[in-house]
Amino acid sequence: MNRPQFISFEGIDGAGKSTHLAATEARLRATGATVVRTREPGGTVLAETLRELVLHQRMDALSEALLVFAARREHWLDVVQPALQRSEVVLCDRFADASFAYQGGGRGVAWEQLQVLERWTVGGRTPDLTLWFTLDPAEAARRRAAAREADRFEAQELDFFHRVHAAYERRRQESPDRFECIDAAPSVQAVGEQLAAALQRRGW
Ligand SMILES: Nc1ncnc2c1ncn2[C@@H]1O[C@H](COP(=O)(O)OP(=O)(O)OP(=O)(O)O)[C@@H](O)[C@H]1O
Ligand SMILES: Cc1cn([C@H]2C[C@H](O)[C@@H](COP(=O)(O)O)O2)c(=O)[nH]c1=O
Repeated sequence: MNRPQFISFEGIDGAGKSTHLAATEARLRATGATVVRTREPGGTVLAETLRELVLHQRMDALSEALLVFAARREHWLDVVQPALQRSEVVLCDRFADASFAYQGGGRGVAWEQLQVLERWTVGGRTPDLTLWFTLDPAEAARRRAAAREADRFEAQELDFFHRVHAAYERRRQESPDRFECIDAAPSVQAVGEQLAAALQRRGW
């Protein structure tokens, strides 16, 4: 089996992606792989600057979509594509599925417009494997509230996150083989065990 080389972590805010990224990186490194851990929006100086704007400045939904895809193109050209060409493993905290989920599902930007941006900015390249952490939006909100102050997305009402979840599900249905669904509701340890099993199924 070909091990997935480009792996994304997705889910609504507070589902627990970040909690499990470091352990995943350690698991892959233990096999001898060279791993690049990165995030979106972000991963380059310019993309991190765009992240600050998108997370904290009020703006029109299409402008928001254009900025996250501009950040993605910078990140793709400077970080992700070169690492893949060097045969390294890329662990990415969110990629284009997040734009379909948040700008598409959450904000109502047309799916077809997002598909054009995806083709335009990264040639339609998707991760080889997407680990989708699923959690009830009300529980995710409780976890976030206990952990940190909300940004523009985290301050949205529950219905926004239900739409984001539904758009993730639409992306999953468009490429079912790419997704592994991780039930993020149980304890950190139990979620970690599901994640380890998913990685093992995929050859890691
Ligand atoms: N399985 C779990 N049970 C209870 N709390 C958890 C669990 N997993 C993570 N948490 C806690 O929930 C909070 C959110 O987790 P984390 O930051 O990993 O989520 P995230 O999906 O990366 O969020 P974001 O996408 O907004 O960065 C943290 O305080 C974390 O410690
Ligand atoms: C890639 C991407 C991200 N977002 C949103 C989703 C989150 O609310 C933030 C990023 O915060 P995180 O704590 O690093 O997960 O940005 C988005 O709306 N569109 C995107 O394409």
